[in-house]
Amino acid sequence: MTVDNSIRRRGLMLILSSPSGAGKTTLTRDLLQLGHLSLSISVTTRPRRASEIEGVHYHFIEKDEFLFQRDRGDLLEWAEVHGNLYGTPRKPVEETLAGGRDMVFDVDWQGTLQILEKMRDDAVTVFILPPSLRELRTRLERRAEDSTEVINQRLVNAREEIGHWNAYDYVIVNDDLDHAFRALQSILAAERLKRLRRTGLAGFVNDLLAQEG
Ligand SMILES: Nc1ncnc2c1ncn2[C@@H]1O[C@H](COP(=O)(O)OP(=O)(O)OP(=O)(O)O)[C@@H](O)[C@H]1O
Ligand SMILES: Nc1nc2c(ncn2[C@@H]2O[C@H](COP(=O)(O)O)[C@@H](O)[C@H]2O)c(=O)[nH]1
Repeated sequence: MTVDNSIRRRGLMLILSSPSGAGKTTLTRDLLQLGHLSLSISVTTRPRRASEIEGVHYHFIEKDEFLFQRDRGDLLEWAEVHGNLYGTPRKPVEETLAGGRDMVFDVDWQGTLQILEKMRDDAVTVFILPPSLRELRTRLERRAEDSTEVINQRLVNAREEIGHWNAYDYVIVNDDLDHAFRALQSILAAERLKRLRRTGLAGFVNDLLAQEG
């Protein structure tokens, strides 16, 4: 580890939003493979897709349980999206950030706004755009995880989600996946170096100034 990387800092929240099918999950999976990020695993009332694993992609819960957790204050944010309820469990977020680890979130614009209200300084928000709406449809159809009805509903909802692009710190057009992934890595690298979240910097500078030249 370099000296720069060894300086203590608070973890950051990397928040990704996009219309359904623009590539958040794919980019998140690639980021997680780098090994130095945790995933915030949401709770949802949406039925599990064939490719999804309980506790890995989501915690799939009943509506009663979701409302119970929400009313007990267990969720940092929550929203209804495409007719289902989704929420971010609060405790893992607090523990991860306090431990100096970064966390990636796949949440919609409503969730992003709630997180920004509560934890602005910890959040780095990134909106992922598709290169075109035609390509968005192609990706949802090629993914073949949702019914035609669900895909059509998501394409209708895409316009509203895209309408919130300008609430985000960064915007990436995910045309070429490698290019989008490199852009995301650059954002992460720069945000990790931000002075305000590097809690060990003052001590490092004090030690530096105490040294003989
Ligand atoms: N740059 C790209 N070029 C071509 N296909 C892509 C690209 N990025 C992602 N895909 C593909 O598009 C499909 C949708 O991507 P993904 O599931 O990551 O979207 P998402 O934004 O997470 O959608 P949702 O909000 O519905 O979960 C996947 O099959 C994925 O492999
Ligand atoms: N506000 C929140 N939005 C969430 C959360 N987890 C996922 N999402 C968003 O829901 C849609 C649909 O996701 P899908 O997995 O059903 O395709 C997408 O926009 C996600 O970003 C959450 O915890 N809070």
